[in-house]
Amino acid sequence: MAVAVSGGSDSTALLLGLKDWAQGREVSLYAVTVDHGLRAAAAHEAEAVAQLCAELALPHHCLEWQGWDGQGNLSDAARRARYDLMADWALSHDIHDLVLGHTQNDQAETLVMRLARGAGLDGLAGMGARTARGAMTLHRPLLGVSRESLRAYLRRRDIGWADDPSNEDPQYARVRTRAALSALESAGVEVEALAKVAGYLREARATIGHVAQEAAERLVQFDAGDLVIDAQAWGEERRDIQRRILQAALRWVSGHGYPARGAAVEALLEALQREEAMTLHGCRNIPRRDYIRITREWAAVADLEACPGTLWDGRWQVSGPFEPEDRIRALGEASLSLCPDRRQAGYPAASLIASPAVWRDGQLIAAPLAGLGQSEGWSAECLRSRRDLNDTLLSH
Ligand SMILES: Nc1ncnc2c1ncn2[C@@H]1O[C@H](COP(=O)(O)OP(=O)(O)OP(=O)(O)O)[C@@H](O)[C@H]1O
Repeated sequence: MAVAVSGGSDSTALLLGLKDWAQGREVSLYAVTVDHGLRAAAAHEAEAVAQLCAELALPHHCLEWQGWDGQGNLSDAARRARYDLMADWALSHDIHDLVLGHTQNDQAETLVMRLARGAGLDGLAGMGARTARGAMTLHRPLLGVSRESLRAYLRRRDIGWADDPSNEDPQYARVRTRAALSALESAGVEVEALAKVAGYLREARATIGHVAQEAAERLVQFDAGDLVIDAQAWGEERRDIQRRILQAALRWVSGHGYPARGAAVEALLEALQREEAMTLHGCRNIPRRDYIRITREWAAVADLEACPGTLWDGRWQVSGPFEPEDRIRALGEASLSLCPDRRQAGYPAASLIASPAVWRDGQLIAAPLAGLGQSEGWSAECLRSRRDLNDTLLSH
């Protein structure tokens, strides 16, 4: 397993604690630090972590991020890059567990910041002690431990840590939230209690996830890359369960790593109730009296192109007598009429135009879902499964 160490107090204490824990166990522990190259001191901090790891006889790797393009929110971009870099590095070393030093204070701050944004249950449920992230599992064993007690532990062991000046910079909402929480202590609002609330909400979130997953098991069918929901049974579910199934279905079809949220999802719920089609999250939602069909939106895949042997739209595996220069693209409306057997296939036109087709020298060669090229051995398989839908409903 790998431990993510920034050199701050929380992750330094985590490093020492894990080193003790790993002793006598059959665990190979690696430490990893990301140098974002954003502050002059960052390289020294990474160097100090390397030094501490050498003293502890632990292997340490420093990863450098040079990807900042000056666009958007720097903290968000740095966080995403950090997780991606660490996950890529870990997986390339066949490491599937990454341990992070988030504390009780981080959990409480997250809860309050999300309250301020008017978040729902999913947001307020905060961070989990164990969460899946692709092929990695993220562990946060310190969520029940306060930052102050970790610092006391380091002082007792006479180990120093780096203080990131951005932790004092009031331009960051987290820094202002931390200050507000410390002011609230006099009113009896304790970090420990807030973190506990996040834990309870997390349990409630998990329970609702299970209920939604059981409902999806009954209501959702899989049809050539589309999801088909039993409209009547879905209509009898509570709105929260309806919403969760829809959100998960949209993610399943589109492959987006995040759910559709807020007013857009409410608008979709309303539209489906009125049996009106609507496009959202890269999907076309088509309500009929008996079912709701969720298919890929043609406009969202119109520009996607894949080479033979690679996945198209992140989920379609097309097989057949490929030539190397062949390209896989969406069938598109204009080419639908080139598939004489399209009606026999039994899929709606909206699904077919967003389905994979094979082009050679600008000519349509195959469109397996629309019945073109099947007799020559062309086929297309959607690699996403019910398990992926279940994981989305259960995970957080
Ligand atoms: N530069 C870094 N290198 C390695 N690990 C890091 C680095 N920065 C943060 N971490 C890891 O992430 C943990 C949480 O730190 P921090 O709160 O700054 O992270 P974050 O990833 O921005 O998360 P969030 O904002 O969701 O709290 C740290 O305890 C450490 O384990």
